[in-house]
Amino acid sequence: MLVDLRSDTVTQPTQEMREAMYRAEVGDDVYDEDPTIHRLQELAAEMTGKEAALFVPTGTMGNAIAVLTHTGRGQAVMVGDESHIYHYEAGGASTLGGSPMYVVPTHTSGMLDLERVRDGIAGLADPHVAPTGLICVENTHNRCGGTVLTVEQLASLADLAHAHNIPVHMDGARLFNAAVALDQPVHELARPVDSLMFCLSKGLSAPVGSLLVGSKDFIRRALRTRKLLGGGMRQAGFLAAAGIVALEQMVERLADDHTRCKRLALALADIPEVEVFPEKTVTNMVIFRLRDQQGAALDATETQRFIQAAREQGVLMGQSGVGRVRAVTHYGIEDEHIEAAIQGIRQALRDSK
Ligand SMILES: Cc1ncc(COP(=O)(O)O)c(CN[C@H](C(=O)O)[C@H](C)O)c1O
Repeated sequence: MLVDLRSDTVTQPTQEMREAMYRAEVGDDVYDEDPTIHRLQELAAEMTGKEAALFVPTGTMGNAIAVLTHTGRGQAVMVGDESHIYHYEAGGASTLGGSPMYVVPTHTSGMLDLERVRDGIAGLADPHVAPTGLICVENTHNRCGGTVLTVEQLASLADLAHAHNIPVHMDGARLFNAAVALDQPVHELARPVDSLMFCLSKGLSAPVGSLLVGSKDFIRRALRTRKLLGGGMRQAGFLAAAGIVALEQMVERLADDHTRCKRLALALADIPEVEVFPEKTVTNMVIFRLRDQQGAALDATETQRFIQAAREQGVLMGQSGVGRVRAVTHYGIEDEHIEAAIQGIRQALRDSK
């Protein structure tokens, strides 16, 4: 039995998605003639309570388009020191748009340190600094272990940014996980921010795609940025059809992923060599460290040796930061997979001593 806990990006499309893709009515989306793309974008705007939406091939491109559309060359984009935009998007914001990243500390909750945000908001007055053009926040937070930011936390950040006429973009790759964990509609979480990217291709299990949402004017400008990046697609309705099924059928079941992940986190907490905080597992991720018999934390190489030993037991996981093992539950991981993973992890710890 193979238990793939590397990421929720590995999800396979459902049979309903495959059938919807087969039947999809398509057109050339560069000519704005794909009716299924239109339906998906309208559904995304409606669910998030924003004026408009734009289908993009990846979450990374959605974030890059947001940065390039919100900021001009030389304007800083403020990001968290543990954010995906900072760690895992090849520096696109800076490389493509000439926007230096201004990095602020991230609390273990995933929330940006507001005092440091306040300090970092540089106006035009001081020639030493790049004026802040955008502030980015992440919800759920990947490297913090799938933690959830509340509407109140998002509003406190947005109030601060808006007091200085700075827009806020939310990397909401797993925003639906946050909404389900909070038992709140996504549009409540989206309200405080100016633009938002969410992924269809993660826990929602569509094969490809993300949506960027925001004001009509922002999305009009974002469409040109997407074209600039080569993201203008032709009969993309085949992909949008799966995305519609994802939004209509795959949101509520995210709670199952959360329940299974909590089960895994609690089982890990029973293993002496594992350092984990199961109370922090509120969505579909658990991040844990390993300690040797003297209590010392394993380094990246020793941790990778454990990950390889787990792979040999049929349990796939990855490192998220040095010496931090990440396990992600998703559609396709059932109860029996969790039990198999727990046994495989225990055996891998014995094997990798
Ligand atoms: C918060 C966040 N924002 C954006 C993205 C990018 O989405 P894609 O470009 O992979 O569609 C990811 C993907 N995250 C992937 C994963 O978690 O396995 C890897 C790390 O890139 C993400 O976690």
